[in-house]
Amino acid sequence: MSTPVIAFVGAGNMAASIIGGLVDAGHPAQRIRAADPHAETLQRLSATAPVIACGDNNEAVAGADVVILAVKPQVMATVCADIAPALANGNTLVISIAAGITLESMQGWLGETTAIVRCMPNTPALLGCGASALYASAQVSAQQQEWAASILDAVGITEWVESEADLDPVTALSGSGPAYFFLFMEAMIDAAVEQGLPRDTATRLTLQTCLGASRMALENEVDLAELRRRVTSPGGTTQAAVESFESSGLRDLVGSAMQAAADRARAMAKEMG
Ligand SMILES: NC(=O)C1=CN([C@@H]2O[C@H](COP(=O)(O)OP(=O)(O)OC[C@H]3O[C@@H](n4cnc5c(N)ncnc54)[C@H](OP(=O)(O)O)[C@@H]3O)[C@@H](O)[C@H]2O)C=CC1
Ligand SMILES: O=C(O)[C@@H]1CCC=N1
Repeated sequence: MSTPVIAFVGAGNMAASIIGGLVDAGHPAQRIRAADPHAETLQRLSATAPVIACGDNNEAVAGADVVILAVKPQVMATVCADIAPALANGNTLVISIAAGITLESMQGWLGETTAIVRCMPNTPALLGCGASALYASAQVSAQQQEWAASILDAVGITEWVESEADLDPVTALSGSGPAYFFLFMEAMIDAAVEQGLPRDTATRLTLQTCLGASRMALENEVDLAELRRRVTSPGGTTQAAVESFESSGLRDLVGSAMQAAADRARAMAKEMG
């Protein structure tokens, strides 16, 4: 299978994360194109990897094997209308990473025969440890499905979901999830500073604790509750903290926050579809 030419439309946070991961994984930068209205965004991207910076979206998508639409949901309809004629040959796989934009809307804007994969990635793709979920329209061929998987596999783990509706809870989980952990770490650092630690010391200890906990969860064959139990000495400090979290409703808080994210994805589909 030859290396596909991949065109990114929109070169912001998420595109830069996936491009960084792809290049690190050995995808030739010269087979990656990017278009974005901001020249400085493209310059920044080209400084990290010599991808082909394009003057406009149509220059980027012309003849590409895969087009990755990495623009905000609000501009997706306009972007699709602009590039639809260039995709009319029917050979291009379109991957949309936009939250809450349905396949039905995409097919309406790009044409019913366009092969489209909806994907929900996350920003750790930049480090090759992203988590992406994918859902393919019926028009996607086996080879195009392999391309989509290999692009996202290059930047982390991938999961194909069984129904498009599953992408809403995925968005609430792994799409938005890095921000939840950043918020939790910010809160831990602030609490430690409040208790008297210097901020840089608190920051280093927090980040390493998060990395260590994540690696233990990934690399041990015991479940999370058991790992937590092993930290929690009876009558000790962890028990005091965990009981405080539980009695303050941490689980309900997390549930409500993730419900809000999934609801927002569904509302965006209605607003922008
Ligand atoms: N950030 C994340 O963690 C995740 C984001 N997503 C999805 O990825 C998509 C992109 O998000 P993100 O990378 O954060 O957004 P960014 O705003 O960082 O990137 C989008 C880029 O596209 C540019 N753009 C605007 N209009 C056009 C146009 N007509 N043609 C080409 N480029 C254009 C934007 O410019 P300008 O700034 O002027 O608008 C910006 O540079 C969104 O749909 C989001 O839902 C999915 C998973 C995770
Ligand atoms: O906040 C958002 O809407 C996007 C989708 C998931 C992460 N960022």
